[in-house]
Amino acid sequence: MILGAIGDDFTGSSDLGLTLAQGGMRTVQYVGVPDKPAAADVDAGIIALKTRSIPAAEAVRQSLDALHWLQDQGCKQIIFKYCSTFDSTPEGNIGPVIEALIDALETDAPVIVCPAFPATGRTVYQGHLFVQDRLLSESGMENHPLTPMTDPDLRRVLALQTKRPIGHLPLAALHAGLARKTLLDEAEAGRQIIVCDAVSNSDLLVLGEAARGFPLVTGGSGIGLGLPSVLQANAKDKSSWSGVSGPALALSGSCSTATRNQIAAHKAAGGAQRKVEVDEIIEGLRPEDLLDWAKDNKPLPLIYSSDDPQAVKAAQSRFGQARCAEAVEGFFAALASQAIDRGFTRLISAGGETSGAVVGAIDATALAIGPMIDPGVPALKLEGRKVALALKSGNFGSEDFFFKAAQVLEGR
Ligand SMILES: Nc1ncnc2c1ncn2[C@@H]1O[C@H](COP(=O)(O)OP(=O)(O)OP(=O)(O)O)[C@@H](O)[C@H]1O
Ligand SMILES: O=C(O)[C@@H](O)C(=O)CO
Repeated sequence: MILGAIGDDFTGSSDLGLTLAQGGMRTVQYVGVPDKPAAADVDAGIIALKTRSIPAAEAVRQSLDALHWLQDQGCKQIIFKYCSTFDSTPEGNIGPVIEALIDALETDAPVIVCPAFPATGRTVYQGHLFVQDRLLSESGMENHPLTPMTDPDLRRVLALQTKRPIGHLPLAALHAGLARKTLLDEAEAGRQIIVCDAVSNSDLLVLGEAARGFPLVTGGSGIGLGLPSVLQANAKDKSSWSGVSGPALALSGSCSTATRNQIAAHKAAGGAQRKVEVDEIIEGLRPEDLLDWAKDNKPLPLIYSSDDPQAVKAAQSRFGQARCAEAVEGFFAALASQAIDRGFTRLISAGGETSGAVVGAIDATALAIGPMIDPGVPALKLEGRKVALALKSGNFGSEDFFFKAAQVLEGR
């Protein structure tokens, strides 16, 4: 394994996996830190953790465990993958994990910080993060329930999360061919952690080249664009991924606007749907009854709890936010595990937390990365089993995502 990555959530890890696989690397996503060595033909391994919103000390502990396993596999470079909207709080976890990785790697090389993902509208300019034409702090992310992002200046955001000085690579320097020199100068001046501007894929390719030989790079999946060709001359996808036929089931606990539009489009296209309410789940709704409903070759059955912000708030004020999340995620986990037992072979899951619960319930240890469904969302396959998965971040995917995903998982 040449390249190792540590992802702070499951859907985000598959997002990076897609970028690396498209860069020609045979890429595997591991569910947590594996308890055995990687297969010999793996070029890039991504350890998917669920550390985005847990206490910083625990996120650091798990990330270091992942680092040590990746080092044991011989990785020359480590990526720390976080969200392209830099989801974090003043306590972390991006800053503390970066610091801990730097210390463990015993490196004084520059460390790139770049969440840019231009294909989904995330760009960094003058140290500020944009989502399409809005600053991060006016993009809707300022209202995120767990990690509200109220400051678009990533240098200030990071300065709250670490005591170390933060550097900056301006776009003008990158465009003037001075990316590597600026990174080295910043590190030399004591600003080792460097927020890098990037507004296009070609900027990200320049950053990948500039990071040649640096042990640690950090960012969204975009930062993975330029690394495969640097690490692996003549990188060429050697993956033998193939689709899986058989019954498909879609599950959605994501309440994002993008997902709710996709649910409406699925219905308009004739998809079979069943909405589940938080109170019926809490009152003991049985997953097996829903799977009985889903089993008869309906056009892509979709079971969803997704709702608009008012309804979510109403459920949360009735039962509490944690209880709602626990009940809904537990329900989707049970659906996923029973669906596999009943012979469903294609599972589509919308939402980061929901997908974490789904993957955790189906005894998955390693996922092979297949073709792209939409930017940031690959088809996945459970290693050694005839089960294909799509894990969609809340904000990703085109309107026809659900039917499209079912087709790609089938190999069409
Ligand atoms: N109707 C509902 N009422 C209250 N909470 C809900 C409801 N439906 C889902 N939830 C909870 O809301 C959370 C949605 O988070 P999830 O990460 O799955 O989606 P997302 O936030 O859209 O995705 P991402 O994190 O990828 O952006 C989960 O904890 C889920 O259990
Ligand atoms: O970077 C992104 O936006 C995604 O991969 C993600 O991490 C969403 O949770």
